[in-house]
Formats: sequence, structure tokens, C-alpha cells
Amino acid sequence: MSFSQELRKEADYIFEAIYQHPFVKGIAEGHLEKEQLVHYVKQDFEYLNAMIRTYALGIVKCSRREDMELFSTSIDFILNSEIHPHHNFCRVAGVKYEDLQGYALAPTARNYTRHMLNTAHEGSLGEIIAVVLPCPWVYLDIAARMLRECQPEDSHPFYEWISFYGSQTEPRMNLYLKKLDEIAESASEEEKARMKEHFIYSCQLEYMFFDMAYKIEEWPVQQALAAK
Ligand SMILES: Cc1ncc(C[n+]2csc(CCO)c2C)c(N)n1
Repeated sequence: MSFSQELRKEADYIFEAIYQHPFVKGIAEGHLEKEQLVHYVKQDFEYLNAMIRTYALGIVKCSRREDMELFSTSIDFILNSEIHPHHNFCRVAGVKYEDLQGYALAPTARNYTRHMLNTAHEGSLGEIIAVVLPCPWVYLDIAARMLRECQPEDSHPFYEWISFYGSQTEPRMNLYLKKLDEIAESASEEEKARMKEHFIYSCQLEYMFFDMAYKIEEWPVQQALAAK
């Protein structure tokens, strides 16, 4: 079994829990509250900024042009294509995308972005690929499964979100899997253990990110309103 398949197998219980999560079920069934969609987009806009920085730090650690290109096309994808699923959520929520940008990170989004950026600063190229991989893999997995199991029509409120993630991310993801397996072949046991740990944390954080949006998670202590 390849290293990437080994990681996927170990994380299978998390992928399954994500598919069963009520936010993800809400996408499949076409029912989510406006506040949940708004919270998701606000947090995801900032998350994607951190993702772009993570890919940029990945480029710094590449020695081959084709590896640099892989990260650079991912940055391009986030900047120019990831806006479509966000627009889909904004349209359903009845809000302007521009009004959801520039918000402070909620605890889980902060946890996930720091996990990626710390790994990008301190880790090897293999560790960076391992930390970013759950992001496209989880979305491709759940959206492709929704396409198969729910067969949404184009009148479905989240048709654009589901069809976008169910198809568009596959070719580049396979290149990441190939690169990770190539790196794993000559990596030490210690490095492979670190790659596995980063990967599993990112999968857990993918679950927590949906949970954060579903519960509209905020910092637990808020400043009290001034007394009259
Ligand atoms: C929390 C969170 N996780 C994953 C994605 C999906 N996503 C983000 S970037 C990218 C492709 C390039 O890696 C994909 C599929 C998201 N939007 N938000």
C-alpha cells in the first residue's frame, strides 16, 4: 500500500464522521441557516488566506520547477476559482461576499491556520504536503459522494458547491499524492511519523471547521455590554 493510501486508511473514521456531520448533511439536503453559511464564509475567507501563505512557504522549500508549479497552481486555484463555492453560500444566505471579509478568526479557524503555518515554517516539503492534503481530499471525497448518493439537480441550492468540489480538484490532488509517495520512499521513519501526525491533525481540524460553522463558534468570553 502506498504511503498516501496508508494515511487515507488511517483517517477513514474522520472522513466518515465529516460526511455524517450535520453541516455537511445540511449541504447535501440543501438546508442550512443563514447565520451558519455566513459564519462559514467569514472564517473560510481568512482560512484560504492562510492556505495561500502555506503554499507560498511550500514553494520556498522546493528544488524542482514542477513542484513549484504544483503549489503555484494551487494558489491560483484559491485566488480565482474558490470564490465560486463562496458565492454559492452567499447567494443562498442573501448576503454580499465583500461584507464577509476581514473578520477575526474564531478559535477553530485559528487553530487550523496556525497548525498549517507552523508546519510550513518548521517542516520539510513532505510535511507541508501532508498538512495541506486533507483540505482538497476531504472536499473532493464528500462532494463526490454527494454527487453519487444524492444526484443533485441544478435547482439544488448548493448544486454549484457540490459539483465544483466533486470534480474540479481531482487532477491536482493526484499530483500531490504522487509527490508525497515519492518523498515517503526516501524519508526516515521519524519524518514519516511527523507527516502522518500533521495529516491526521488536519483531518480532525476539517471536521472541527464544519462544526465551528454549524455551531457558529465564537470565543467563549465576550466583553460585557456597557451598563447604562
Ligand atoms: C476549511 C477548508 N478546507 C478545505 C477547503 C477546500 N479547499 C480549499 S483550497 C482547495 C484547493 C487547493 O488546495 C480546496 C479544495 C476549504 N475551502 N476550506
